[in-house]
Amino acid sequence: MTITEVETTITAKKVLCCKVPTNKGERIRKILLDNNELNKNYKLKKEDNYLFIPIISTDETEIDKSIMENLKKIYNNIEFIEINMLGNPKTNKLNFREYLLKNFKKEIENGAVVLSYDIIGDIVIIQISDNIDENIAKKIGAKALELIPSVKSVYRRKSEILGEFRVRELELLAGEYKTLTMYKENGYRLWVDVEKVYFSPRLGWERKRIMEKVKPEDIVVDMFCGVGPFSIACKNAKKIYAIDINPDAVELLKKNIKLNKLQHKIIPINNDIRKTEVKGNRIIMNLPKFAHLFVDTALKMVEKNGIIHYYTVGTDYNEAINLFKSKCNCEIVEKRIVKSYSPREHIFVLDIKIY
Ligand SMILES: C[S@@+](CC[C@H](N)C(=O)[O-])C[C@H]1O[C@@H](n2cnc3c(N)ncnc32)[C@H](O)[C@@H]1O
Repeated sequence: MTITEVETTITAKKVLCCKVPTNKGERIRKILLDNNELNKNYKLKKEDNYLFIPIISTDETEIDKSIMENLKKIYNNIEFIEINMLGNPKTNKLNFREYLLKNFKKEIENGAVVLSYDIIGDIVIIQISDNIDENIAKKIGAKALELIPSVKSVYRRKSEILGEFRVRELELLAGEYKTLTMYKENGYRLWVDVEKVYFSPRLGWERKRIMEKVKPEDIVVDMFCGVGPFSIACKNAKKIYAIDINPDAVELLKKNIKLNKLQHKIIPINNDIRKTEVKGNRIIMNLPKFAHLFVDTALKMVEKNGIIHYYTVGTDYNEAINLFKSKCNCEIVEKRIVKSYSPREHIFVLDIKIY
């Protein structure tokens, strides 16, 4: 495999855009931005009452199913159209995704190189399989460092998410070896250590959804809180119990509570949730792979008429629905795909009212 040198300046070019009504534009743009789908090399175009928002995918089918579902929730008749666009002079250069598409088409097709990546503060985590030659992997890392704005370190995923703490092994490909970074989403900030704790920027939209549901009288139990993104998103509640078994996560959670000035509301607890006695009317169960093992614990914690936000992995909603129906009197009040998990599986959330 060889890396061909690619042109770094682009002039007028056909670019795939989402065509949406102007009044939906900002919400659609935010979803695209959060999911690394917004093509920042081009300016948004306005025509009549429509906005054309440039995206990075070159074909509608490349867009992740969960992103598409979220876009369609904002505007169901979304259209994808290629139009001629002039590059934005400030950022008129090839983006990392375009670089991958030009140089690694075959590897992308066979899954050895993945187009999507995570940006957490000034850290980027990309997905390249072990089968890719080490020197090529390092070159890709160096390109990510060059082409993704404000990045200091580029890692690649070295393992699945592992163990009780749900942490993945990483390998530094380019930039400096540092794992602590600050991440911003939905108006709050979080310290994250990508080597010691679980964190996914792809849940930002989901946290916004929960944020909008929280009521001032709510008592929240965030059963698997990590560094606290869901707990902090629930900042309008009366009280939030934030529990995690990973001591490093709880140390960062404490810093994040202070950073967001929420000491009067969030109670950090470093413990196994099964040994923790708290109660609330809104329970967050963000441990998708193993949440089914903690349903009895959640049912002990939830108050009558309370809501459980249940995250799970699978191919459809049925397993989760049957599990809850077999254990309690309940109603599914909302359900949606949160993100893809594997080629066939998704992470789902079900909002379940417990009577
Ligand atoms: C998928 S992560 C979610 C973290 C956080 N909610 C977020 O969105 O970033 C699951 C978390 O559950 C914690 N955990 C696993 N088993 C636990 C248990 N028995 N009691 C409390 N926390 C647990 C892990 O340490 C991990 O931080």
